[in-house]
Amino acid sequence: MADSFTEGSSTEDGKKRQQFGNRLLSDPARVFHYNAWDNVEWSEEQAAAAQRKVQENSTQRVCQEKQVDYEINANKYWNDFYKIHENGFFKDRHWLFTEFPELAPSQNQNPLMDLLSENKRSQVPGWKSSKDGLGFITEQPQCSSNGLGHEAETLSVEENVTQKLSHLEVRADEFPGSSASYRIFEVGCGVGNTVFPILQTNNDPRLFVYCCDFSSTAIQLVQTNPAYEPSRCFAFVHDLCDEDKSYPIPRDSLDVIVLIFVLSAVVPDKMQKAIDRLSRLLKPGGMMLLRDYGRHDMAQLRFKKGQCLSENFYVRGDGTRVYFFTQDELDTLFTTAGLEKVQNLVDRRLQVNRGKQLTMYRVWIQCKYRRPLWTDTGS
Ligand SMILES: C[S@@+](CC[C@H](N)C(=O)[O-])C[C@H]1O[C@@H](n2cnc3c(N)ncnc32)[C@H](O)[C@@H]1O
Repeated sequence: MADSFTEGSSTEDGKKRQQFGNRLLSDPARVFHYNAWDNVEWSEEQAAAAQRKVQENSTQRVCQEKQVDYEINANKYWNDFYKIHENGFFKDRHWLFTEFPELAPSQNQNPLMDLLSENKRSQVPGWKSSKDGLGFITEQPQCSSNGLGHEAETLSVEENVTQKLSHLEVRADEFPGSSASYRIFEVGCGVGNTVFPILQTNNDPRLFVYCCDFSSTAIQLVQTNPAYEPSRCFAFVHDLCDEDKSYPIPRDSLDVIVLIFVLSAVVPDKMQKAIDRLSRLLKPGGMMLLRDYGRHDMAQLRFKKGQCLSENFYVRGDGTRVYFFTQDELDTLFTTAGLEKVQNLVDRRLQVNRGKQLTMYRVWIQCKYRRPLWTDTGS
């Protein structure tokens, strides 16, 4: 896995980095002048060669018994990984704030709040003012059979009581970070290479950051990190595929969910439900951010025969697994979960090891999908 996470390094000259996509290789003779080139065009031969490589390394599948072991013990393989590498493997990601300004300070505004300040409250189904200033109650917007715009005051007593009870149940009111007004949740946070830069960069007192991982070793490393502040952050062990265990965060309460190289570690047939569950935690207008492996990334082409679990899904030598996505697959996962596309781009990068005069073709996908401000429920 040693090559997988070099994309997070800061600029070699320490200058503020630009967004991805700005350094273009127009003269191949200059390839070794920089460490990386953006938006690299693949020739037809290169794409065909990649396709052949994948066909080759996928012909022989891992036996069923081992597949079951990798699934059942997935968190243990990651625990072993973190016991060996501790904090030393993944690099901090200075690109985070240029690619995902939603994580930076001054973002602490829900688009819903803007909308509401524009006197459009009546257009937002389910809107009620709430004491913590979130603006949106944590239960699902309620629509009457008459369609949108049915005011809460006109509900029957019984409906009102039911609403209030479910409200209490879902909110469980004193959840960690309940008094914050901007909430970010990183899923599969590892040892905190995203969480700590957020906490250090974004000093907004109204910010609260949640993070989880199913590796207890990783979470322990987060919690014992000197930069971990329980008043601003809550790290917990959680398997995003576990359907029986709920998140310690109410529905409709998060501004941002971050998935960085984690969805690819999940067995493909469990991805949709995991994204469905997460999307329900977003506030209307809240955003899901993802950066992950793209189809035919160098890491995929390097797998040897016998490491393939299923199409485009592989197991590394250390028992951790990885999937390589297309843009369409991710679009389907997010839109099926009721989110709308804001960004879905492929980042084809040529990384260069100038010392060894090596070139490496990386393919990453970056997505931003938003929970709609309101859902057209039909009538
Ligand atoms: C490639 S690492 C990325 C770590 C972190 N996001 C980062 O960017 O440094 C993948 C992480 O996902 C976690 N992970 C994999 N499957 C998971 C699951 N089902 N539930 C929660 N975490 C999971 C692993 O333990 C590991 O920490």
